[in-house]
Amino acid sequence: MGSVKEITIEDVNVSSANQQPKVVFVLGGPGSGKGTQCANIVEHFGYTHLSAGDLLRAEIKSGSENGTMIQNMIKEGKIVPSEVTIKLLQKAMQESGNDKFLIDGFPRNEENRAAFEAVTKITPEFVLFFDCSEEEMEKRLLGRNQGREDDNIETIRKRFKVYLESSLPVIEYYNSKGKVRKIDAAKPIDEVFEAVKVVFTSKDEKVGMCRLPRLFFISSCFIPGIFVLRRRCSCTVDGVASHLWVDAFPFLILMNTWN
Ligand SMILES: Nc1ncnc2c1ncn2[C@@H]1O[C@H](COP(=O)(O)OP(=O)(O)O)[C@@H](O)[C@H]1O
Ligand SMILES: O=c1ccn([C@@H]2O[C@H](COP(=O)(O)OP(=O)(O)O)[C@@H](O)[C@H]2O)c(=O)[nH]1
Repeated sequence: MGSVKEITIEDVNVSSANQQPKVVFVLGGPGSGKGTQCANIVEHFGYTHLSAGDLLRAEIKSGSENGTMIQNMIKEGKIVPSEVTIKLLQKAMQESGNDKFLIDGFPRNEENRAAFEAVTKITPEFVLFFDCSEEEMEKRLLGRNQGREDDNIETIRKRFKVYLESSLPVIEYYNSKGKVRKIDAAKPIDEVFEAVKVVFTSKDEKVGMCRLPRLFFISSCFIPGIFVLRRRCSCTVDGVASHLWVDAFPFLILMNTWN
């Protein structure tokens, strides 16, 4: 544990000096499809995917001093102490060279959430929540076939209990802050991704041209048109411009609200 240096937000590689890394928490029950959809999001939207579970499993494999403790907790479906998981996440963020992260499967309880926000000073842009029934999740976990020690019916039941008691309150917390984007994860993979895409391209989440500059940009496209019209109609600039503005104004407003 002591081998990983305490990293603050200043250490995380960001594209611009004063810019906070953009973090999206990807939450949902075990087997709801978080990892599957994160792979799709990475491909389309340029995020770095950080699976807390994968980082913990890699830590076990690396033979670190925490390995045995982590392995025992995962086998029991318990939540690894925040300090361990947060250090692994911070290290991965620092090493990624990116400034947009999907943090998958974390925070898993209130303590995880509060500790992450306190240490990193990062609050998520939003929480992508995969909503799925236990019945469907159980079926998927039993068919996952990745050789995971915790994908057996006994541990799965324990993970569901921890999810209901400890992880759902985190989702409720962010919901009360208007940050949850809920996805029906029971549908086929492609359909789930269609819904995910809507979230990532919606005007609230998209990093794009903001409204005012966009209005000026669109408006400026009309200036050459005024001169062409003036030549054709051989009337005054003022006359043509006022006609054009009256006719085009509703269109400009529409363009400005369109994403
Ligand atoms: N929408 C879906 N429909 C059917 N199977 C799915 C769907 N999403 C994921 N799966 C499968 O279910 C299993 C668990 O998915 P995974 O992405 O690993 O879940 P999580 O990361 O939430 O534990 C995997 O075998 C995956 O291929
Ligand atoms: O922030 C985390 C993420 C995962 N885990 C442990 O890792 C296991 C597997 O988590 P993962 O997200 O890989 O899989 P899921 O349960 O969502 O399918 C969990 O049951 C926990 O024991 C943890 O303690 N903290």
